[in-house]
Amino acid sequence: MPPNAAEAPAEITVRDLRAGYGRHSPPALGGLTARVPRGALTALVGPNGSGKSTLLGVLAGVIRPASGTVERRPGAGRPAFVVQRSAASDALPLTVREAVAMGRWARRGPWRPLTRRDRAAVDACLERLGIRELAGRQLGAVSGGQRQRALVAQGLAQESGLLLLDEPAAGLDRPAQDRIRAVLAESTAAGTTVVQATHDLDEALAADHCLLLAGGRLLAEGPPAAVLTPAALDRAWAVPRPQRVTVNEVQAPSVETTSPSMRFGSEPG
Ligand SMILES: Nc1ncnc2c1ncn2[C@@H]1O[C@H](COP(=O)(O)OP(=O)(O)OP(=O)(O)O)[C@@H](O)[C@H]1O
Repeated sequence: MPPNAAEAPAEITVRDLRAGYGRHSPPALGGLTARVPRGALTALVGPNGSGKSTLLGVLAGVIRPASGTVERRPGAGRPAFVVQRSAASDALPLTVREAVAMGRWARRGPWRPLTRRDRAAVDACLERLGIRELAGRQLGAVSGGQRQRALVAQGLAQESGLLLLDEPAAGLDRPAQDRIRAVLAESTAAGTTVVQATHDLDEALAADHCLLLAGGRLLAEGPPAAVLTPAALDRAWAVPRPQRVTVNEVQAPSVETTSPSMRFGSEPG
């Protein structure tokens, strides 16, 4: 981890990024400018619908920006992207080990035989996520939390310099959350740049860097403790969502009325 993530060189620089899901949807990201420091853990924080997953999708290259720029460090390889649990198909006829081994395809090419080094990397990732004993089980037949750990292991198995994760610890029990937190810390210590979306304030506060999103824009970025102030969180949860503007009709902005699902560590549950 760099001593000061704000001073670390940028892994990614995003400028005036606009992205969405077609002409008929409101823009998910409406002019976002931010930087992701290299070799650090960056937390993406913001209300539901603020654009965290969309930003991860753009950084992963699976969502094409409508405009703006995304600059990666020169020579950077393909990112590894760990999607949310609900997006993973439970129906795939794969064992946990095979699912993790798919992470090696990024290097080896799909369906290519694994080398000894690939198999060692898969074993190490199973071990790091504490799912080695599940290796032979069908992915669709393990619990949601175990499957989620398998997906994180698959992301790690790619050995990418940029690991993107969409709420990797959501819904996991405390030991599994702690394990993922430790694994991500090890990854950044080894020089990997990690970006994770999270709704867990403790997790966000433990990151090196934080981007606070609201309404598809950056509200604040910097050290988590400086960004995630009660005032900033109140602001984030009060930002109106972007609205689609149609001919002859200007929709009034709607204000998010649900209270933040975030909690401060010192507050009772
Ligand atoms: N597949 C989709 N098609 C159309 N609109 C979408 C799609 N996915 C997301 N959106 C919209 O894009 C905006 C940003 O959504 P996004 O999923 O990026 O937010 P988020 O911050 O990750 O939310 P959450 O915390 O709920 O995961 C929202 O207004 C959402 O409704």
